[in-house]
Amino acid sequence: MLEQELKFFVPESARPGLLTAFDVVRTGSITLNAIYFDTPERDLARAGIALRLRKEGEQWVQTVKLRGPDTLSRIEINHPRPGPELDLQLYKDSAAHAALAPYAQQIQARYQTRIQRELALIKQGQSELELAYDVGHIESNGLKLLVNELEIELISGESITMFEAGQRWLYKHGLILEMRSKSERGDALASLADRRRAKSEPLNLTPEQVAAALTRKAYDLPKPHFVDTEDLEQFYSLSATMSLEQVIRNAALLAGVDGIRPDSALQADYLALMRVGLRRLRSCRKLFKMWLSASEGYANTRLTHYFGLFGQARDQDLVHLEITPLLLQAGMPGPAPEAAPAHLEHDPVQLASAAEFQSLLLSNLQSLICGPTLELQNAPQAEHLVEARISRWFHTIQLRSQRFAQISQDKQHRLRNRIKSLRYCLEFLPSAADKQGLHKVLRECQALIGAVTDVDVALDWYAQHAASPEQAQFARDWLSHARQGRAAHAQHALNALDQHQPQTELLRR
Ligand SMILES: O=P(O)(O)OP(=O)(O)OP(=O)(O)O
Repeated sequence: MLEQELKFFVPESARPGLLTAFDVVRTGSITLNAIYFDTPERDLARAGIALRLRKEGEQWVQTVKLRGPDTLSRIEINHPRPGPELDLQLYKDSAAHAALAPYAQQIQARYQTRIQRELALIKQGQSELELAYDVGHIESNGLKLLVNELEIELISGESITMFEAGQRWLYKHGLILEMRSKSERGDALASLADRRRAKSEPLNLTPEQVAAALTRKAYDLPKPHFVDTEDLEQFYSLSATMSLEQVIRNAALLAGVDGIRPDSALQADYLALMRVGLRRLRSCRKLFKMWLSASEGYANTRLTHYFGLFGQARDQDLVHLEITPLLLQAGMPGPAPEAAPAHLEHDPVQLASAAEFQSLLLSNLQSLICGPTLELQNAPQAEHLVEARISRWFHTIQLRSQRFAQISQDKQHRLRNRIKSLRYCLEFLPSAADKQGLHKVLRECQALIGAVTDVDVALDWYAQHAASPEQAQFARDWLSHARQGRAAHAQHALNALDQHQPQTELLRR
């Protein structure tokens, strides 16, 4: 069967309200204790498979979950069992057989979950939804990660109703969209325990320390992450959804999922990678601009507004965490500018956790999952047009690159954005394998122009906010000098683009 569900982290402040709301709709509650299995090399997790034995009330159930057609769906196969013994023979005639058979001998218990689940069955239009409020923990080798989440699963009817209910609960209780399944978190927890044991590090961490240890890195897409399809609409939907998932995952981290309290450097990383996700998403939408459905166009416009707001915060991080330390090291007169500047109009943590933004992420997800995403009925030549657009982007980049030192600051910034858009789109294309090393060159150019544009951001900032005229003068001189050197480096890298040809036939293999 196909399971499709939404998941939300319930922040501490939302818990009493959520419980009260559940009192009204509750249809039951159940204790769920599960053992999850994998090989020591994590072959199942790598393949996106979860295998568990779970005691559901008094009944043992063996379940396997496999990747589904979209990011919210999984193929789920359940078998009631007499006791906690795994039996892989049960899959002999199912889709799971080929996936599990090679590992049958190596499979062993890897982590457990202990969950108290409050249940509600609700009707939404013609659809039936199951609400599950789960409180408990995941455990591996003595390490515990707390769980406090709401799931909304589509039992029957239209996916859109699941999103409608999700919007209501999200808004009412201030929930945070969560993309990580319990098995993903369990696998990360077991890997943390393995690492600590290998280094003879103690395993007596508090749940808060465990949560922090599991969220030390911002979320980036795996490399490579091309979308292997020849269907244009599917290509768009999958690449845009991957980008959006990058945004949602980093937004959850920024918003303090699992009760984490990241320091400002880690917050800056989450924010930077969230913006990369937003840029990836915008690039996909730019490439398919003329065919975007009404809901995609609308979702894009609303997200663009937030892109700007988060951009201001990113600029602040850049000035305070990266450029100012360089200036101080070079001898800039003090006092150092405030670390948490009052000039910031929108705090990124507040912004990311606010119901308005979370709700916007949910409606973007709805648009991509429920579709239609593109309107291609009257566009038989769409593939060629996409390819032509990519070629055009590349030509413009080549032309501007040759004259990087002469073009205006504004055009230099725009050139960097064009390079990013092209690179992000190329990375999604299956037949744009990086045979010529073009992705690498684009990545280098992006980074080196970025070093120049960073200086411009800091120049602006110090012109307005320097603590004294001496500080302003020092910053201006040092940064202007740095700009010259960085621009020369960038020009050098940009010259390499001349040796590349724009690729065509990008979508056909
Ligand atoms: O009860 P399920 O099957 O929805 O599973 P779960 O224990 O909530 O885990 P997951 O995070 O994989 O939905």
